[in-house]
Amino acid sequence: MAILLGSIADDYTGASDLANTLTKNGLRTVQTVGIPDPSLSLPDVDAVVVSLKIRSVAAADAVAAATKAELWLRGRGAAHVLYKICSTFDSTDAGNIGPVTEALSDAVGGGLVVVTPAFPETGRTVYLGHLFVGGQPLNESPLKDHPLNPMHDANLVRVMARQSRGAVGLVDLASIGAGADAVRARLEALRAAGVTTAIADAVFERDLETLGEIALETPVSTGASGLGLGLARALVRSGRVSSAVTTTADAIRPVGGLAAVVAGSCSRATLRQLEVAEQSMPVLRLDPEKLLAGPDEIATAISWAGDRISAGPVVVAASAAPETVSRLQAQYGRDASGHAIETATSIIAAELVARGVRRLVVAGGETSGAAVDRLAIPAFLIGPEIAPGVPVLRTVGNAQGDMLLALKSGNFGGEDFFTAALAMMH
Ligand SMILES: Nc1ncnc2c1ncn2[C@@H]1O[C@H](COP(=O)(O)OP(=O)(O)OP(=O)(O)O)[C@@H](O)[C@H]1O
Ligand SMILES: O=C(O)[C@@H](O)C(=O)CO
Repeated sequence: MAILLGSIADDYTGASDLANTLTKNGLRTVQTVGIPDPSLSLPDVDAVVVSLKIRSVAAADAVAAATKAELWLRGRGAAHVLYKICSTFDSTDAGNIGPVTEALSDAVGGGLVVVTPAFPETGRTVYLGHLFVGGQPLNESPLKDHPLNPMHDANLVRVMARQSRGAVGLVDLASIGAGADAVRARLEALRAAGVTTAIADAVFERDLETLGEIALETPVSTGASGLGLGLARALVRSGRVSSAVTTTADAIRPVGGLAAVVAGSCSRATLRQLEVAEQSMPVLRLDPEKLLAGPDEIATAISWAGDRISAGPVVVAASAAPETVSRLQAQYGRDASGHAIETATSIIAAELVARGVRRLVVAGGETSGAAVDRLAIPAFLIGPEIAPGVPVLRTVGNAQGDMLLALKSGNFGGEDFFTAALAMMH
């Protein structure tokens, strides 16, 4: 059956966040890891989210991977493709949100693309083009200290213009509040002025419902889960979703096995979640200097986990506070240290799975991408929500047998996220 909505996510946690939102809002959804092999049998769904790991790679590589995924989604019938980016607009002046958005649009003949990272459920709102994270403008939020893409400007029209070839304009909240026709008129005015990317304000879900309806009239949009919600609700309203919402029961059938958490996110939320986990689970804090020096720290971690894991879940974390991260980056380089640590945490995750872990929580988008790639998991079914933006995932077609995973975006989840997640994964 043809799919109604295609999406390309720039990282794996973002993909599961979006897949969760689409499922909650009435679309049967599967999350694939890259473009699936034709031999993989996928369930009959309304939406496919292709997870890529292109948030922090060279723009040309991101464009190449995303356009291939778009072609695959169009081939499965997707009339609209959402490029799922982070709700905190994680990117640099080199990309990749601008270059990928423009390439996806060019592939279908160009045209104005609506872009908004708003996701009110997690406190991300956009007003007059400025992104707020909770009560703070983006550049004053913890994202100013992000290890890979520190965000120093909250004005998304400016941020997007620096990474786009075409002109960038704004659809302001007043137009959106005035309804779909006012937004259409605003977009027409922007088109006439030669604008190719429109940053859209959105503060409430009703704003995203309006934007979802408008975006569906175009072939491509770019946004976070909030725009996903708008698109899903617009599709349901249009009567094109014939199926009843799938039950998630299938996705959470127990898998047994051992349980572990691997963390590489250095976000403030993850650091607090690790502190709280220390009160109820064994937590190993990896030494990042030693991780970069060679394989010994990995071996130490595996042996530490091996001694404890049969008694209950364990946590292995590379995560560190911003000062420590900055020191390491100054010495080894931002990308080199980030990638070396991702490789190390992914090896640890794979070794734990080789030793019987079947329930795995991974914290951090890049960290999750590296771990899921090393485990070579082809796709996920979407289970119940643990916290806004984080569902339980069940592997599809996994060589190691069925596993349950939770891929937590750095900034998501309450203080007790790790215990809450494991309590839902049996
Ligand atoms: N102690 C450390 N020092 C320096 N870098 C680290 C350290 N621990 C982890 N890292 C790196 O920091 C980066 C964290 O990015 P990741 O995407 O995993 O988390 P996040 O940005 O918090 O999550 P998200 O992208 O979901 O918001 C990774 O590249 C990881 O390898
Ligand atoms: O949109 C978000 O904030 C998340 O899904 C994400 O992409 C963080 O990596």
